[in-house]
Amino acid sequence: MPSEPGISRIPKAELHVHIEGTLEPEMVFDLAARNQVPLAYDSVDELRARYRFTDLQSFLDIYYANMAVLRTERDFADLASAYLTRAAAQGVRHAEIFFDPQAHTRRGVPIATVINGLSAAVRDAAPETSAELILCFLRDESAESAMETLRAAEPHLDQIIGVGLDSAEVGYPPAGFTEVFRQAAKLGLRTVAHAGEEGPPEYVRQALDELGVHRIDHGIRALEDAELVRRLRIEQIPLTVCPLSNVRLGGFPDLAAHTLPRLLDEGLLVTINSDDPAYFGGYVGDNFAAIHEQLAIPEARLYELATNSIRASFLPHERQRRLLDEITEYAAKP
Ligand SMILES: Nc1ncnc2[nH]cnc12
Ligand SMILES: [Zn+2]
Repeated sequence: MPSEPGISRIPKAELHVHIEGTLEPEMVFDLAARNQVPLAYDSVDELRARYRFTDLQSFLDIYYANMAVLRTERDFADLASAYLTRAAAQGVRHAEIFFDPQAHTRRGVPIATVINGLSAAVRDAAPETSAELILCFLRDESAESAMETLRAAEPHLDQIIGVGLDSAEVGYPPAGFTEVFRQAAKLGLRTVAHAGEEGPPEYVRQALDELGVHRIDHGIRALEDAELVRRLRIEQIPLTVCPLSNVRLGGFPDLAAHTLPRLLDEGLLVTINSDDPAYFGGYVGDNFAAIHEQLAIPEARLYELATNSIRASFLPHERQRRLLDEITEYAAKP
């Protein structure tokens, strides 16, 4: 059944998207040709056929491998521009975009190349779609490497709004990164962390207590701990949930089995996001359409989810107000 365009275009913010996860197979081939990077695949179809994942690590292996084609400032700018264009077509008015500098610096690309390229695209997209950058530390690299990365980013602090924590989760608890998150907060940066995607509820608790994060990325396993759920509800801590991602990485057998309805029934501040849309079968509007069609989330709830995305964003109050009005107007249209 084709999805209603009206649903996928509800005005919203996207708060959980990895820019490297928007690298479409076609762009992998284009950039490989431009930069003369050899690929292990003969065609776009052959590459796409590899996108069958069993868990987070099976995805990360190919996600990091594909990044080898990103070399120059122009590559990063093209990548972010392509994302912002697609996102705008699906109702995104504001995006807070993750990037993984260590995945680039460890293969010899300077952090300035990454940040300057991404920022150029962000500047060009405004004001129709505003965007901010969130620098993520790879949790399967050391805390020292994270601290070095933060230091290397210091000349670019005006180009980033916050820091996050991502990559392989199980075995890499948030508490290992307390110091670097404390330092980031001192520098005036906002903080978020992936927790409870594959890892236990304890990781969500650590992200809150040790890292002091403003939002939890994913957080779906929090449901296993009633006391934690109570806290998330009382403190209204935003969860950036990524339904299609959770299914593609094996968290649920299909979308109909997703626990999103339970998260909503518990009164949690849930937002809907795409995570790595080039790999998981859809951008954020597609996630909205999919939860409506396959998980029977009613239209009124979709507007609440869009509203949550604005409230959970790091946007100034005045722009939040205007976007909330826009959602109300959109919902009122016949
Ligand atoms: N879903 C995900 N979880 C953790 N790290 C990631 N990096 C890119 N996508 C990710
Ligand atoms: Zn993610």
